[in-house]
Amino acid sequence: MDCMTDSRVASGLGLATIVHSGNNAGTVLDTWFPAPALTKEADESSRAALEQLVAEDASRNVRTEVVDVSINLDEAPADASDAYLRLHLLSHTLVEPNSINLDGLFGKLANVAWTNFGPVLASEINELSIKLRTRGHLSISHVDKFPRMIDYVVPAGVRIGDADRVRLGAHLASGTTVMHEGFVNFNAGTRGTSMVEGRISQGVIVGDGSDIGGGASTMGTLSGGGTERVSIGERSLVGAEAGIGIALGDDCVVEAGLYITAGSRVNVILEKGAEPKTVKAVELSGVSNLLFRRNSLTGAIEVLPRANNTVELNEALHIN
Ligand SMILES: CC(C)(COP(=O)(O)OP(=O)(O)OC[C@H]1O[C@@H](n2cnc3c(N)ncnc32)[C@H](O)[C@@H]1OP(=O)(O)O)[C@@H](O)C(=O)NCCC(=O)NCCSC(=O)CCC(=O)O
Ligand SMILES: O=C(O)C1=N[C@H](C(=O)O)CCC1
Ligand SMILES: [Mg+2]
Repeated sequence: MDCMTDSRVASGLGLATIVHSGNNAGTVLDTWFPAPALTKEADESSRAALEQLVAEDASRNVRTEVVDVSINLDEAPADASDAYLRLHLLSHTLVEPNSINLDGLFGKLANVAWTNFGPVLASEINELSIKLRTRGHLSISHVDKFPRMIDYVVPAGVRIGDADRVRLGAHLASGTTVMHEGFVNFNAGTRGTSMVEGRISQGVIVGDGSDIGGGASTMGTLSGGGTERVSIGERSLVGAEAGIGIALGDDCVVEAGLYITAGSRVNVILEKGAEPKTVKAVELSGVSNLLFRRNSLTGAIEVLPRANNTVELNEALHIN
């Protein structure tokens, strides 16, 4: 019997950066997979080229090694290279956010100082910085468990205004533009053409043709107690400085500056002049064709139907 028949698998040959000596020897700092795939066995075509890159770097206390990784996507990540393979699969848009097991991911990733000479274990950067400066100017872009996506994967058909704001593991479909104020976390992103000028939090997925206005927020679930998984359908707009703690369906608009939390009481006005019905916003989670606005005279949040209305992106901004 073939036990692998029903399991979802992935594999890749990667180049791992590993702490070379001392108390932290063996800690994996990152793994780059040039050609990850949804196959049981890794594509061998890049092995010789990767072997050429194997080296030791005493100034960073690291060495590199070629690793051959095969994983089951339904099981939790086993180690750092496995975790990096999952992040690569997301950023290569081979798998969608929320579709693979990422349980315990943070615990498998080292905290790294991402320097212009390559990754260094964060807890070793101060003692290594004299040695590193003998090589020239030392620049550290950030200290985090995740690198910038585009240092590892550059998806086709995207523009990214500020590379620091898109973590490895972000899923950006062709036609996506991320402006400088936008942010995309790992296990989050877009399904199609999209304008991202706000933040796409971990676990949030944005449908084709939708627009996240400047500084807009999509409420996350990793910290802060929120449990409602946010998503945005197609052709919807979250206005500038607005925010959502519920899912939006297709063809919805949230007024600029309005934050809709799951528990907000909102007045649904089905037609002009009709008596409003008060519901909790979460009851409208995922419903299509709605306009959410804060009545500028009363302060109450109003929900109006948007039938036969749609949001259109400016096509010229998405021919990437
Ligand atoms: C809520 C909407 C969508 C409403 O616009 P509409 O064009 O649909 O309607 P409208 O023509 O303005 O108004 C229709 C009728 O509703 C009334 N009306 C409108 N808003 C109201 C409110 N909050 N309270 C009470 N009445 C209101 C109008 O007076 C008008 O009344 P009468 O019919 O009686 O005349 C808009 O205001 C909005 O917030 N759009 C979001 C745009 C956005 O943020 N884009 C992202 C860009 S990103 C960006 O800019 C980057 C910059 C940055 O980084 O910040
Ligand atoms: O894609 C761009 O470039 C954008 N530019 C606009 C601007 O600079 O104001 C905003 C939307 C996207
Ligand atoms: Mg920057």
